[in-house]
Amino acid sequence: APLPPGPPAEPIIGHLRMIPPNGQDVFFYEMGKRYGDVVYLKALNRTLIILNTVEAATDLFDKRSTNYSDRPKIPFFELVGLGNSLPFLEYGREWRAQRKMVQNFFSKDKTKQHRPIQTREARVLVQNLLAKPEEYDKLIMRYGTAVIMDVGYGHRVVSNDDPYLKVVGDVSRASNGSAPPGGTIHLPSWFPGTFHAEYARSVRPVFDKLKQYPVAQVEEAMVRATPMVLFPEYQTVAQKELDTVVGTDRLPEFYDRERLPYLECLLQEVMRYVTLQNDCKEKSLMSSRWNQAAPTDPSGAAHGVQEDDIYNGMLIPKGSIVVANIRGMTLDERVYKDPFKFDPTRYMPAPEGRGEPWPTAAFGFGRRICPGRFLANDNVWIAMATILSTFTISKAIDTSGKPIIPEVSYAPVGVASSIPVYYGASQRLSPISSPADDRE
Ligand code: HEM
Repeated sequence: APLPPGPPAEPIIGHLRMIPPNGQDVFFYEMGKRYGDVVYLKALNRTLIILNTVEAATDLFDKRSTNYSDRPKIPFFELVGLGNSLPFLEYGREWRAQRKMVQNFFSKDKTKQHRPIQTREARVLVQNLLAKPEEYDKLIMRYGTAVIMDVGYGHRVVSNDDPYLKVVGDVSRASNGSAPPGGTIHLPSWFPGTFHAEYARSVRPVFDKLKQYPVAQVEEAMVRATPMVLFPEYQTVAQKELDTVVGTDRLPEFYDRERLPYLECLLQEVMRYVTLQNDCKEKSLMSSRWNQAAPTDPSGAAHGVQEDDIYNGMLIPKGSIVVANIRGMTLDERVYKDPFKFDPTRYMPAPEGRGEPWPTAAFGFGRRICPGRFLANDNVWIAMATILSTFTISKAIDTSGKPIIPEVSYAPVGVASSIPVYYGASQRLSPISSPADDRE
């Protein structure tokens, strides 16, 4: 069978020089637009298959999961000592054993046990926001870390100087620049693009420390906070709904969730859409839009394929790195009308909306789908509900009286994961009622 379509390649190195070290999600998105739902790329001896639709990812990662659940080796994570942790393990016995433990602990039902912790921390968050609104990015990071530390270790974060917060912050910063697809190929350190090997060695101590305090993706809540800042007009509808359903004399609880459909749509739209100014070096490959929309983890985590496979008449060679291009899926015009528009009502049934599907691709596919998705979803929900019940968010104003538009960018960490980085994120919070008196 023929290989899937792709751009013309150079001899030997293939598409290596085309794949930008930064902003790969944008590059994959553009390739999908040009060459179709399944795209073939080659970097030296490694094959990269990009899946641009939910259908293709479901067909391969879900329906043929026995063959598509491996992970390519990523030298950066090997070098920092994380090669044997669940997200990076090859498909096999060790992965199965670890996955079973994590999946059981974070099942949909068991995750509900953690709701009191999430509710308490969401209230600590709004209390702290009231005192120091300018530190909102740090405080939201504290929120995410505090939940995971308490759920995982029973460690309670009670101050902004907590050493666990420092470890998580150090790891986020150290992860910047970690894993372009070239990073899945072993190359000598003098080879262009392998700067990350030296870098990985230098940041290894930070990751060693993390192993004492295992932490999962605590940054997402930060990303999700940003569209609220960027599109403050949508909060009014959610606040009205909260006032009607919850009232104004108490804070939201998880049992209110079913009766807050607009808030649910707002959360889903935040999952689908993060506006960022992507610092992709290959400007020519980007669309001309200054503001790019991207889901929280725009190129997901790469899967590895263990045997040759034929999909829709195309050969997917054994050993390929297969990427679910989540960015492409959440911006697919065939699924989402005006995909660059932030519009929570798109998910509402007619006549209010168009009944578009929730962006479930954001958590990945198949046997490697994110096991933390129920906890993460609850975390974001209770924080959003509590913040919107207590504050009105607006853009901060600069010295000349103009609103400051926050800029968000993803660190160039490639196909393995994407960690958001904030440059001068700005917002203003105005309390709308007296928050409950349970500050830690
Ligand atoms: C909104 C927040 C989150 C998002 C968007 C997210 C997204 C993802 C994605 C896209 C993957 C890769 C799936 C694939 O290979 O197809 C993944 C894997 C993973 N996630 Fe999450 N995640 C989130 C929160 C969490 C949380 C809170 C935890 C822990 C409690 C967690 C633990 C993991 C683990 C352990 C893996 C690797 C699973 C494996 O390789 O078998 N994630 N996540």
